[in-house]
Amino acid sequence: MASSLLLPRATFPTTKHHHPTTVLHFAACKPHPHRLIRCDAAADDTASGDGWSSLLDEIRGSLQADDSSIPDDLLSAPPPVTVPDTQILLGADQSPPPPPPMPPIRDDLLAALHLDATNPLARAAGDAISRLESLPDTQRWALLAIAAATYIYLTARPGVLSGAIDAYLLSPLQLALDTVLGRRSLKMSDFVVGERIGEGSFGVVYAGAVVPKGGAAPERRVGKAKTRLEMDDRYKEKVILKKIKVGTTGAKECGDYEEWFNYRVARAAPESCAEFLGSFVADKTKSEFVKGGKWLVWKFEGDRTLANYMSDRNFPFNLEGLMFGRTVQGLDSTSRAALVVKQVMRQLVTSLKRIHGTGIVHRDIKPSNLVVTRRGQVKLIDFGAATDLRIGKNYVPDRALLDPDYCPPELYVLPEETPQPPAEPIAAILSPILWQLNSPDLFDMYSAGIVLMQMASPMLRSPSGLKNFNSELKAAGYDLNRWRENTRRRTDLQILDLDSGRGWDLATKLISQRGANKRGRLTAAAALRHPYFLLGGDQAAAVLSKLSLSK
Ligand SMILES: Nc1ncnc2c1ncn2[C@@H]1O[C@H](COP(=O)(O)OP(=O)(O)OP(=O)(O)O)[C@@H](O)[C@H]1O
Repeated sequence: MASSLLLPRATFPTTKHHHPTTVLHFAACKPHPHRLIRCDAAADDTASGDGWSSLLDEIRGSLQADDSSIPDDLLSAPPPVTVPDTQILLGADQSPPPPPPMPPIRDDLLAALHLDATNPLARAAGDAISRLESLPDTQRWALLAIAAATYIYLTARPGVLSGAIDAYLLSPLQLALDTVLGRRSLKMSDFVVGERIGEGSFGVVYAGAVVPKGGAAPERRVGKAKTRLEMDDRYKEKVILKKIKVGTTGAKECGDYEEWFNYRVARAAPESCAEFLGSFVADKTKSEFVKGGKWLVWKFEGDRTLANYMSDRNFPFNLEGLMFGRTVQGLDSTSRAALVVKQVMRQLVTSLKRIHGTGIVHRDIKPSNLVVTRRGQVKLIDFGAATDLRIGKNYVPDRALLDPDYCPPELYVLPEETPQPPAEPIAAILSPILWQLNSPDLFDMYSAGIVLMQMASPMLRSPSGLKNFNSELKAAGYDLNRWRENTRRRTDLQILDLDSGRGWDLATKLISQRGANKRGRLTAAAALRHPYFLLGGDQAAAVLSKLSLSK
């Protein structure tokens, strides 16, 4: 097999012109493993007999080659000086011709890309491009096709590449930054716990506040005398605290998952979720604290969820001011209501698109898990049931964690026969296939469809109205059009029928069976392209309100 060696010009003091290298080709064949078979020398190097002899001496010296590998007659027969880049065949070697010399690195390309040619990375890139350019067309196209296919696979949902960047770069960076800023060293004494605002299967949620720096925790008042924290101006920084139940089976595991998911979404979709401040473990038993019990802490994002707003008779007008800064002028009440509903829906679907894009399925989308901030933002909360299907986090094949009122008919994000996820890196590599085959994100899209129906129709907002709707829907085979034809109740769907029924069309494409091909519903990205959202009256109203507020 032939090989070549580039000897820098500097090793040949007798040659002094502009050719940078002299290329020597060797045959690695017995009995001379370094048999010189060819020398591509620049014309300048061979311009004189003296130069050539010195060159060969240099070569012998540099390589410590066996003299016999260079025929003697060569020394007495300097190459013709008239041929530029003279190629001299040495010996009667029958070895196959050596590979063509490396093409020069594309300095012009590096310059065009404003890359520093002395930078090793830039040179490596230039080197790779030069090698690619030197390949025959078919090989080059094959390589490009493989590279494109690999890129498409790695960036297809849920994003193997971005997941690897998140896991191996962003997550450690977040940890380091949080540690430096002291965010990972929260303590029980940093917080004061206020009224209890909810209880789930594995945690109890309290309103709370951060104890001001330097100030000792003010005495807590309990019972009837307890002041609502939000009325108490000693506490500026309001928080939400979730106490993970101690002694409840699976509670610790769920709490750990919720914490993991909150850090994860804080990196992947910060503007879509309540800001997570961290966790702490109680160091003593005192009032609500139980020694060793874990607490999760969020920034207080707003005192009402979408469920709270929807339970008000004035919905959706009670959100109009928050969403658009004031009452929208020049429209009848149905159109104004429709704008609010569309704006909430747009924010919800946008948030779902963001989390689905990173492999997370929330699995508990419902109005009480959508907190509305004072600036009219709709944020996702409660990631206790979420699953990250890029790496199989919190995914147990046959476990359904769901609220039956919002759960799609398939009950599970993946078919029950899907096996336990393998080790995380392998699961991540396989995840685009899993998403293509099963579209697990459509689980949340069904729930979003139910939220849309509830916002649009007052009849469906009460628990009994929703239950009724769900049983009629089930009887209609989860076909919303069939449900509408057959329902015994007169459901007001005016809001969805506006604009030639675009809202209704969207609802029918969110609430449906998955079908044999496991699709049958719009993804969040496709929903945002639906004509319902393309007429952006709600967006225009929101932008106008921001402009008028900033004046
Ligand atoms: N960051 C937040 N800002 C404001 N309110 C919040 C926040 N997080 C939670 N809440 C309030 O706390 C309630 C319960 O929170 P969450 O849903 O996370 O707890 P949970 O234990 O899972 O309860 P549930 O099972 O009833 O949903 C929410 O409905 C909401 O009213």
